Amino acid sequence: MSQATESAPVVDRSWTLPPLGDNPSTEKQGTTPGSFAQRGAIGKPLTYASPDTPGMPQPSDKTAWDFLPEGWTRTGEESAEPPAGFEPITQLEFARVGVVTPEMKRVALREPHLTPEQIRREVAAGRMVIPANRNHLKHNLDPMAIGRASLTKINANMGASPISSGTDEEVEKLKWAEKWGADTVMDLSTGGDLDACRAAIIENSTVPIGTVPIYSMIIGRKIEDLNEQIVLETLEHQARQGVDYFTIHAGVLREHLPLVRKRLIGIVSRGGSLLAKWMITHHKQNLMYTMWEQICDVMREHDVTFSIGDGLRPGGLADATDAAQLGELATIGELTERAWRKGVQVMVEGPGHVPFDQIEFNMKLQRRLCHGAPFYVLGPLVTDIFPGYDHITSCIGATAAGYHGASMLCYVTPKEHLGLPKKDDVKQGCVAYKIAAHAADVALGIPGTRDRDDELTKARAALNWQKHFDLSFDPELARAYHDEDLEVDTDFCAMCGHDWCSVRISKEITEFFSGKDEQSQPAKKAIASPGVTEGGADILKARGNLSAEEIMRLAHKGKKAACHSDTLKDEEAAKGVQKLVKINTLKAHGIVVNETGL
Ligand SMILES: C[C@H]1O[C@@H](n2cnc3c(N)ncnc32)[C@H](O)[C@@H]1O
Ligand SMILES: Cc1ncc(COP(=O)(O)O)c(N)n1
Ligand code: MET
Ligand code: SF4
Ligand SMILES: [Zn+2]
Repeated sequence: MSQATESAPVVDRSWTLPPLGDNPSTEKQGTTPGSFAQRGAIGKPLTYASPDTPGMPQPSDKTAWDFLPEGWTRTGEESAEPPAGFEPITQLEFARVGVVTPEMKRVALREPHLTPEQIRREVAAGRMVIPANRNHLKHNLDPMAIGRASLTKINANMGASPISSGTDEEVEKLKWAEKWGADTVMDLSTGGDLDACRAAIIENSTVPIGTVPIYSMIIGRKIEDLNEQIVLETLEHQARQGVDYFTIHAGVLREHLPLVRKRLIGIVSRGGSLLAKWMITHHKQNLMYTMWEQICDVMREHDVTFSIGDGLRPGGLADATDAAQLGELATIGELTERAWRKGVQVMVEGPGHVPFDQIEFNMKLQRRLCHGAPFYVLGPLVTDIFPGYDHITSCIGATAAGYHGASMLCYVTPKEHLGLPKKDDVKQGCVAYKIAAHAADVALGIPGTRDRDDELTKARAALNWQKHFDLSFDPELARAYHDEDLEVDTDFCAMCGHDWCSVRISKEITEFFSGKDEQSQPAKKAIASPGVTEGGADILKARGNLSAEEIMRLAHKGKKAACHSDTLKDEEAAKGVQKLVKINTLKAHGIVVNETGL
């Protein structure tokens, strides 16, 4: 044994931290030095970017400034002169002529790490979009921005299908998605009264609304009968209604279709599959591609933003990053340039189903080919074998996507691949994606993004349950789960109990800061839980292991508590309370439900 130890090679156990980015906490709380991402350099292609794994494509050396419309004169790195008499309409055009719009100012208020001028410059460079149809602004749209210099955004998909749902239900889902933090909403209806549903959603939303106009183009007709006139009329109509962004699958070309043949699951995009069928029937190029400039003209008129659709996105791990997907992405790069030349704002849609290790390459290739135009990705799912849990399989991919460069994450709900999401699926999708977006923002070192985490950590360390829940994303759920086992806010929870509560012990150790923040202290005496709300009781009931009486018991309000180890004289007394609490929390509140006390 000792021989082996002596002959073992000397191991260098020292280390050097990699170059550090910004600290995402305003107060620089805690002991970690900062983010490992690149230092934020707003105004440059590498703003809030992950360090590259070897072999990653470098950012493009071009921006929207390199793709000005005909008649414009470039006068500097970030300046240009429009032709005489030019009237800006789109946010991109205002940005190009140096005007900070009211919408840019509003975005700066919502995102304090950015100034209105920085937002203007990002929009002018094409790295940021403000999807704000002028007709939606007349309703209740609250302008927001999508771009890597801003916070990561999430989108919630909804819409009636021919099988299920209607306008009222969809408006309810819209409100629910807004409540749970959706930054934009897509109406993907393919059933019911599409026009009325879209109008109701636009009228009732404060977030930008996106649609895939080809869906309504084929209502009442076969895809084969789609023609240029129908395309233009539909786009014009939806633009007048106030849709803020259109998904148009113009990147799927005839020449890409043979590349799909060997795929395990062909084309999973609805728009993509419909257009593939149109091209094959007519032996023609994709009409969305050939009509691109005309489409741009309609969109510019109302400032509708492009979300260039990924009609060839992979529908399974085995089809990810294949020739069809990458061929389409190259075409999308060309379409981005052409839209910028028309003064139209652009974001780009991305996959789909992608193994975890391929996500960074996918994000960085898009950044290069589309010159930094915001990337809007669906998940991606990092495994295919968990139907029913695809909000989780995709949330993992979405976190990686956000960290490696995506600007907006399109949620996937537990109903993906199985059916139409209902209200609770919308909530589950939103929550999963708020987690992904926030985790990415913290990892990228965006200033201020960790503040709430740090405040919650202090409340948690102080064992201040009410503050802990108030700071949490879903306070009702957190309170219900806590109260399921212990209806008193005391200095431990039912996970470890009094004697094993490491947080309580750390707070006790005088030389530790842990749990000592003044602002985070709970009341000196333990207080009775205010009780779970009706919603909280429903949450517990849905867990399926509680009787009606237990739900009633958990939903009690405002009873007095008598247990808190601070108020106890010695260890024996604390143990007594703990036993009491473990066996029957009701007694701690002085409540008797029945003779057995249960
Ligand atoms: C492109 C994405 O759009 C989603 N999707 C398509 N239609 C609807 C709808 N009516 N409601 C919610 N999501 C929808 C699919 O689940 C896919 O993930
Ligand atoms: C992020 C996202 N959301 C919606 C769609 C449109 O759906 P489809 O491509 O199936 O028509 C898409 N391509 N990408
Ligand atoms: N889940 C699919 C996708 O990944 C969409 C519909 S199911 C084949 O895009
Ligand atoms: S979600 Fe269902 S209906 Fe839609 S493409 Fe997949 S299998 Fe077909
Ligand atoms: Zn899928």
